[in-house]
Amino acid sequence: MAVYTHLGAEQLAGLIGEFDVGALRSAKGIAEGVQNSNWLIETTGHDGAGARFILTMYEERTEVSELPFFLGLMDHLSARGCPVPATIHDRAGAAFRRLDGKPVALIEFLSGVSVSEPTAGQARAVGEALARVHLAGQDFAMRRANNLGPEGWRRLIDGCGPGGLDGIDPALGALVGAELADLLAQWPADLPGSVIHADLFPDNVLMIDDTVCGLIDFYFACTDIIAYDLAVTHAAWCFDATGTRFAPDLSAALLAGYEAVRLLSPAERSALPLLARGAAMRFLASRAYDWLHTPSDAFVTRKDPLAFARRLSFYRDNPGVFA
Ligand SMILES: Nc1ncnc2c1ncn2[C@@H]1O[C@H](COP(=O)(O)OP(=O)(O)OP(=O)(O)O)[C@@H](O)[C@H]1O
Ligand SMILES: N[C@@H](CCO)C(=O)O
Repeated sequence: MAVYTHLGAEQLAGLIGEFDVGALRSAKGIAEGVQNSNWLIETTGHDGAGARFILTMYEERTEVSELPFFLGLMDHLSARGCPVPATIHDRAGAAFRRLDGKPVALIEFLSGVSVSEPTAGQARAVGEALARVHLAGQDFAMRRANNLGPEGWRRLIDGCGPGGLDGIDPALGALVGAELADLLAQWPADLPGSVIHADLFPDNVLMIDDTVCGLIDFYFACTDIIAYDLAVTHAAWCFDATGTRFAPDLSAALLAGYEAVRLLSPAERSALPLLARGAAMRFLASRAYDWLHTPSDAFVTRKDPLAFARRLSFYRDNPGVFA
């Protein structure tokens, strides 16, 4: 359940009154998501016919100083025809306001559901949508460093403490030690970069059948290697949830969909096996850190780091999957 903050009806009505979206009709807390508090808001709309929005309250893990990047990027991509929700600006033109001392944004509601067992058709559509984001993001003027790049993985792994990884699984420390050293030594510096989503898991894509209706949760977006974003999406979409079973049909469909919109250069393609190992390390590192630092009786369910350790081993042992 991800509504960390209680907002009273009067407070919500007052907030909605700051936007030109009609009067508040209802507000329902949304259970999904772990980072921020989200509500589905219904208003009367301009013409009384009703309108829906997402209200997000940014909790501690989101830096307020980074909101102009995230929200500006959503508006930029939406304006260029990507299926990304635009932010609703208040009457004074601001993309976010403060309520109870925390930043809040009103965001366009997009239809669709997150799939848990994607089909090849859906993987292809996601590949196409990701490539469109990469093309549309080329002229986004703001920059944000990726704080979860190779140095960030090392920081998270160091934060797991001596013996921490082996406490999760006896073979984890050795796998991470060898792979991290290799990735840090070989990480490419000369591949094309742009703004990337960096977390395009199925739960961040809203779909109806094979159509992508919404790409959401841009709160890890940053300026980084474009093909790394494809590698992240590959790691997120082309395995079962436990990371045990690789789905070659989804992999082929995702890559074909991507290249139907944006062709990979030979250098990008040949870097994909390494970038995919990096992508697996990124989620292994954040999950292992959270695994060890989240009390077992906490409000949120911890995500399994081993699901990405298996992906990491798979990519290490099967570089040919991107051939
Ligand atoms: N623009 C939108 N249109 C429709 N539904 C949305 C939209 N944004 C978010 N949602 C719904 O709200 C849920 C939570 O949003 P989100 O995943 O962004 O939460 P979070 O806590 O910010 O992130 P995280 O997934 O990292 O925990 C989503 O699963 C989705 O169902
Ligand atoms: N999508 C990530 C959480 C955000 O970093 C994961 O599944 O581990």
